[in-house]
Amino acid sequence: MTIAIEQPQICVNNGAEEKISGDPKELVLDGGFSVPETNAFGQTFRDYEAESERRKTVEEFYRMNHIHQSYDFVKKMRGEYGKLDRCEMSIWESIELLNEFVDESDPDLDEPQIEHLLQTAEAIRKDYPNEDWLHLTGLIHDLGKVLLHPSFGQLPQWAVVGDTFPVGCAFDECNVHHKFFEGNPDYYNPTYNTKFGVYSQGCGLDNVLMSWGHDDYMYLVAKENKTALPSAALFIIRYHSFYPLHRFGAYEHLMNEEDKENLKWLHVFNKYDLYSKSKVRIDVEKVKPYYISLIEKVIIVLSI
Ligand SMILES: O[C@H]1[C@H](O)[C@@H](O)[C@H](O)[C@@H](O)[C@H]1O
Ligand SMILES: [Fe+2]
Ligand SMILES: [Fe+2]
Repeated sequence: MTIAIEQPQICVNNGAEEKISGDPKELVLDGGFSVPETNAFGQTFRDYEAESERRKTVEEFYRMNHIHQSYDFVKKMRGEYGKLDRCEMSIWESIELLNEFVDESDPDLDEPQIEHLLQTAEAIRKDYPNEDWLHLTGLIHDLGKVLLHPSFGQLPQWAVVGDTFPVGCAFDECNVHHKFFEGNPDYYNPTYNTKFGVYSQGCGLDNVLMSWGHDDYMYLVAKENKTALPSAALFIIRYHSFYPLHRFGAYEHLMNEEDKENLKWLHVFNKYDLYSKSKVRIDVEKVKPYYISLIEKVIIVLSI
């Protein structure tokens, strides 16, 4: 059974109007979730230079990621994984698969990914109790990380996690550890290393190839399975790691009007995705029934 959800309206939060802007710092909510000043390691969030136990692992991750994520690589992976012929699995089963993985690209979290999914969804639920589509989006947004698992090809971390960026045009300076792109074959290729590369002004993100990983994969899974998720949810899933755009406004020239609308919801979502990362564990068994009921509303099984 599936239940259609209409495209949500942006400005409603518990009946109160709310200001949505390009700057996440300006987003003020009066719900229960408060943004912490420092992460679990005592650093500010997303500080890739800070001396912490995560720094070296994260830097090496981005070195590999930036060297290997080329236009040809992405085309090949999208073709292969777009077939979705690997296996069929329920959402909750795939969530449990994430129990064993720690994301090597993340300076703010070294907990298993299942924690992060529930932390995100629960934080959203506090501020947006009525937007159940957004709770579910929080729950599944990183589910594409199952690509790390042997059942899904056991891809290396550099092909699954980390921030994403367009391939086929110049790598913007605001990408984390930009210097490592010098090792990418596209860096020297005149077809791909100009501002627009193979794209054009306002062509729409749907026509842009993004570096391959859990975002685009989960988007393909959700889209091809014809889930009842609204387009804002699909946009969030697909671009939540695209920090150069949603945090810094880079690559804006590739967006069309629909992207600009959806980006507002991504700004809302990002606050919870990023700042809910903590060492405080969620009681999985306690919240499971609620999420199972949500899953049943929108999706039953996924072919992935
Ligand atoms: O390290 C993190 C992690 O991999 C997230 O899942 C991704 O969405 C972020 O963009 C990235 O910075
Ligand atoms: Fe993610
Ligand atoms: Fe996430």
